[in-house]
Amino acid sequence: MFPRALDDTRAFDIARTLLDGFNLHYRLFRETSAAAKQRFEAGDWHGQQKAQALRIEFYDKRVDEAAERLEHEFGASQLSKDTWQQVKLHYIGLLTDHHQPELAETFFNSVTTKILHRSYFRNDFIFVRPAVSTEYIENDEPAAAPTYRAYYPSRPGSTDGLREMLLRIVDNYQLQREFEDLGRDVDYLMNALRGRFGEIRLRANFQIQVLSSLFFRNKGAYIVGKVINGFTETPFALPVLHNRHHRLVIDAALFGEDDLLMLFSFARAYFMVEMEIPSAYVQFLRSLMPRKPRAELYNALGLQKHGKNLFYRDFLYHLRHSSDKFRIAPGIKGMVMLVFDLPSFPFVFKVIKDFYPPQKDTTREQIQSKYLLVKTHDRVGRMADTLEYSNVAFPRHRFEDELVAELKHFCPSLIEEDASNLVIRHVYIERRMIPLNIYLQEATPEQLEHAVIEYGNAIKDLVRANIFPGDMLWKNFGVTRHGKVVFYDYDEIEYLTDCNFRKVPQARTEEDEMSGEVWYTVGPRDVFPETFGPFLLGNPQVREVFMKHHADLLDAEFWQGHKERIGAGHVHDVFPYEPHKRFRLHSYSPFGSILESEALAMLDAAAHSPGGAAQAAGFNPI
Ligand SMILES: Nc1ncnc2c1ncn2[C@@H]1O[C@H](COP(=O)(O)OP(=O)(O)OP(=O)(O)O)[C@@H](O)[C@H]1O
Repeated sequence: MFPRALDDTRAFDIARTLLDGFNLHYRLFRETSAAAKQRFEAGDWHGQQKAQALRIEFYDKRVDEAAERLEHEFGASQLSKDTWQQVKLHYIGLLTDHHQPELAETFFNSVTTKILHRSYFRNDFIFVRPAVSTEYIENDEPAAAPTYRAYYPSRPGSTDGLREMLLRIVDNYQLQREFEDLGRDVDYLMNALRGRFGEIRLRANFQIQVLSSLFFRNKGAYIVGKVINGFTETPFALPVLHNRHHRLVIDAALFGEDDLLMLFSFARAYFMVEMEIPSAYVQFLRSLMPRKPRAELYNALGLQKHGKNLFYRDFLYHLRHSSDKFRIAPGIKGMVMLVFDLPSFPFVFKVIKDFYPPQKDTTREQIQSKYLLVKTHDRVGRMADTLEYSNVAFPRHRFEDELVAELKHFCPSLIEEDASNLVIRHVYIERRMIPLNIYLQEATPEQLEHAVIEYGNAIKDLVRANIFPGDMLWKNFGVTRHGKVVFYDYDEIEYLTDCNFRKVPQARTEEDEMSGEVWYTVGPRDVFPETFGPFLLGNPQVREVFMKHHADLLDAEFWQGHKERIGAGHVHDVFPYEPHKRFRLHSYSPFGSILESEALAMLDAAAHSPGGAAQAAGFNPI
């Protein structure tokens, strides 16, 4: 029932306290996102990665603080339904001119669901749907930065001044570090634009729009925007990196939705972006990637709790508009995770089992800590992000009986059934992919070759990011819509720097050699890469491709070498785009997918050879 009068004097103070809690959260979130610019300028890569990981924890801390304060000052858990309804109405009132109302609503939900019993979740006390619109929010203060800026050429419809315009776009970000040669990079960019658009006629509305804040992640800063000409809008992103001498360079021009989807992938770390009005950023980004759900854009901007909230709303909406049943996920069943999906919905649900076979020497806490590690670590495009939920109520009639029987058998401590629902106390949700073992069975020879190469590249990217996947069997990797191979089984991952990579020692006796048993001593962190082969390479076609491209993965020295590099403080380069897109490396470049520093070293070497670097490495001939 809607209260007729707001007559509880505590309700306003409670609403104000809740909003103060959110405002503090967003101020801290913004400060650390804004400081990403200084960290980038200073080349403080360890600082950037640490800040990215720490920022993820901010939200829960502020929620805990707000819940404690409400309990302490207002005895919140004992308040009547009527008071909570009034709190919500006051809160809505307070949000009318707020710049992040959707996030503040999510914060309200997080705090109240912490205080109240689950039976309250579905009623009028929380924001099941948004109450305050995020359309057309503007900051009218004179000094406020707009969400995006539009740049026009000096004469409408003419390319005159395009170069100057591009220089101005980059310059306006006021990066406090010199470019190696911005004029040259803008020439690369002009060339890329010509390659993309050819000799097209510029229409009267030709313009370039760019989001006012840069997007920071790891060692990169990205300019994100779109080119508008007539009825066509082309999204683009420009990665800005440090060269070896810590001068800035524009590394590539990424055009089109697919390139941007790679950049904003669920398998990468969240960006740091200074935003006053995040909903306006999301709206702009949606115009670049219309197929990407709003939830994932909020995630990519580091606002993952709101992303999680939106995802759940999308999920409930999908349930209401579908009729298929949850089933056990296709593929080989997990030993520690029970995995299920809904065929019409592109995600999987993973529940930790209550017991595991003896070879899995682990605990629920350890498994959860591995999933958390992945959430906060740089996922380098090779580990799927997971959303973690507690107490999710699923409609029982939508479950296949076989799945319910498995859930009750393997996860009894996490399952609760009421009249119509199956409540799962803890579940991870992640993007569904095609398990690589299934993909390989059905692949053409070309697809098989591509997938095996990608598999090796995925492991090598993980290695550079200090991750040892533990269990490297094909079934633990999936293939995405874009043909990328991504790892999703986290219960055995370790930091590479915590492992000890060894060669199998020489056999001392013939009996040792002939025995099928491990006769040498093995420490808990010892890994013997040469023993991976028999598990992975039973199929002759797979073996051939693997040995041609990735034989080094079977060599302890490869792993140990990377471990030492990381131990010495090296932060790897990760490019969320194909190497041939890089201005300095053409598609026919001999370098392939290698580290920037290695590539630059090779360029240096080539510069001293006849013909020079530009020719040898295929510099863009502008
Ligand atoms: N994101 C996903 N997309 C599609 N299928 C998946 C996904 N995650 C898991 N699966 C399916 O569920 C199975 C078990 O998942 P997972 O490997 O995470 O469980 P596990 O218990 O950790 O496995 P293991 O026994 O290897 O430790 C996979 O082999 C795969 O078939």
